[in-house]
Amino acid sequence: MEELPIRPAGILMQEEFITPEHEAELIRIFQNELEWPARSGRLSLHYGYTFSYKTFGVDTETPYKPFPDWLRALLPPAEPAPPDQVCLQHYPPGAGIPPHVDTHGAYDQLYALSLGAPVPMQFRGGEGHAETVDVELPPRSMVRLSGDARLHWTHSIRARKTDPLPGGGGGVRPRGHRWSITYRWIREGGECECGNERLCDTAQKRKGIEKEYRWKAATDAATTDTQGAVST
Ligand SMILES: O=C(O)CCC(=O)C(=O)O
Ligand SMILES: [Fe+2]
Repeated sequence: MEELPIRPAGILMQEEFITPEHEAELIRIFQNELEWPARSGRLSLHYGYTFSYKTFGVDTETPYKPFPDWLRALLPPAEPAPPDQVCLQHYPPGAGIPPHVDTHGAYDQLYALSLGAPVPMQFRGGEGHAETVDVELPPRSMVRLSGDARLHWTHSIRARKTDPLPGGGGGVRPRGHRWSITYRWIREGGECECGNERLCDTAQKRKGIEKEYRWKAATDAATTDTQGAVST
């Protein structure tokens, strides 16, 4: 995979990860053979361990779901172990995903395969968290987010029906149906050492514990003082 020569650092891409024929067959399976939730907007199906939107980690109450055959052929080949969690998402035209980082503590490296219509993914970070960079995700491309792009910049897809054409020459492109497959590996130990208190759940947790500890230490001291005062 080639790292894109842009900010944020750490976006690696392999275009044409599969053939257009393979892509068409996958989309046929997605449209005809899978049972999607009956609602509008972005839809998700989970394989392996299920992602919990409550804890933003692994859902321990849902049993492991084996990878179907079509998915087995699409695993990132450079990784020594298969992913622990795979999420297939369908974005109908107009659907997006709000700015976020995938939970640092729960998950290690992150890959995403794009199928169907192209879409710009927006990264935000850098100086004052105000830098935005649109990265075109072409169909059939596999992307790996590592380093800054994985940990210190958020990513999102805007919920809208048209996008400016890449290249900035003016003109717009209507959104089409897009599917993505996101691959995640559980981080050993469940804690991230990046220290980013704005974006890292581990750093936030540690800061919270520290705050709680300071509060507890302060109230303990106050209690001791009171008791001391009462006993004398
Ligand atoms: O659709 C994509 O390519 C990425 C989705 C994503 O960011 C996520 O599921 O965390
Ligand atoms: Fe994400």
